[in-house]
Amino acid sequence: MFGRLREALNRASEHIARGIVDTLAYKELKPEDLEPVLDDILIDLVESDVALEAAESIVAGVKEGLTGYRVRRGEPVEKVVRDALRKALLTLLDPGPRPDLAAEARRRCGGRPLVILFLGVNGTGKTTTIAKVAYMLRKAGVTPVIAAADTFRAGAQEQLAVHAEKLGVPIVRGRYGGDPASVAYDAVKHAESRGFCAVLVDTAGRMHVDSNLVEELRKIVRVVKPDYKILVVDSLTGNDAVEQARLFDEAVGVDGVIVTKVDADPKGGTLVSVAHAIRKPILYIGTGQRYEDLRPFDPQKIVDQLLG
Ligand SMILES: Nc1nc2c(ncn2[C@@H]2O[C@H](COP(=O)(O)OP(=O)(O)OP(=O)(O)O)[C@@H](O)[C@H]2O)c(=O)[nH]1
Repeated sequence: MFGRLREALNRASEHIARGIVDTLAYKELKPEDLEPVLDDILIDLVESDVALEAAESIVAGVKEGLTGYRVRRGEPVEKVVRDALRKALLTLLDPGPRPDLAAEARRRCGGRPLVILFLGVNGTGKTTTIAKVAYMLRKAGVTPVIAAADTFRAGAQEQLAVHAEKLGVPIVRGRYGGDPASVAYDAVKHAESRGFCAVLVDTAGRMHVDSNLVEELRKIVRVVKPDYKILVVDSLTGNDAVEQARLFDEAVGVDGVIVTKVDADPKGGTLVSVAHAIRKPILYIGTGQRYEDLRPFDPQKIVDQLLG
């Protein structure tokens, strides 16, 4: 009996000793340990053009995640916080696998083509981006049909036709003032009957607050049931890009985003703001004016850039 008592006492004293060593070696992070570092991070993010709302929410998430977290005494809190921030940014920017549009289009050859609808306000680089995607698909051996369904802005169809001719891809056009949904429909039928595997549908991009535009987009979606609705935003427009992302997402639902003019934006904060606003993946970034200047989005690279 005394033997068992001694064993129990030994175990208890070991446990206490371990607890003392633990308390001496580790500490739990408190909000006041984190705040000075997080305040600096908030400023860094905002200075990199991350929208204040997004920056505050990311910082609050890191603070919540680290409060009560045990670190070795003497371990620099700044490193712990910056590691957690990196993880939070990567989770935000890399929400899951991104579609391989060329592979998906190829699988559709001979059946219903892959239909991709491009959304975005004028001047964001939508026309150029459609041409870049057409070029990318062509290079991968898939010829798409372009549907010039912006029947509103004078010159929009001609601008796309110039690209289509240079790229050697067919284009289906309508008459100005006509029904964009019918242009999109005709393009899908054309692709189906001639065996093209993808259709890239341009849409009007006049003032996003214009409710006619929203109705028009909804009708196109009803008629051609796109596989992907891709929003094109301009990296240099910061908060406007965020607002556009929300509006288009609410209006018709956005599946993915292409951010243009990233070559002219050394900071890249808009990518974080847009991803945070609508929680949709960024698929590609535009990095110049040539057809080749469309890159798959690399979240790691942007995070490295943001965190210096
Ligand atoms: N540097 C740079 N310029 C780009 C990029 N994408 C587009 N542009 C330029 O941005 C300008 C506007 O592009 P468009 O494709 O005409 O824009 P849009 O959205 O169709 O706008 P509208 O033509 O007004 O409807 C053009 O001068 C493009 O060459 C990019 O990734 N980087």
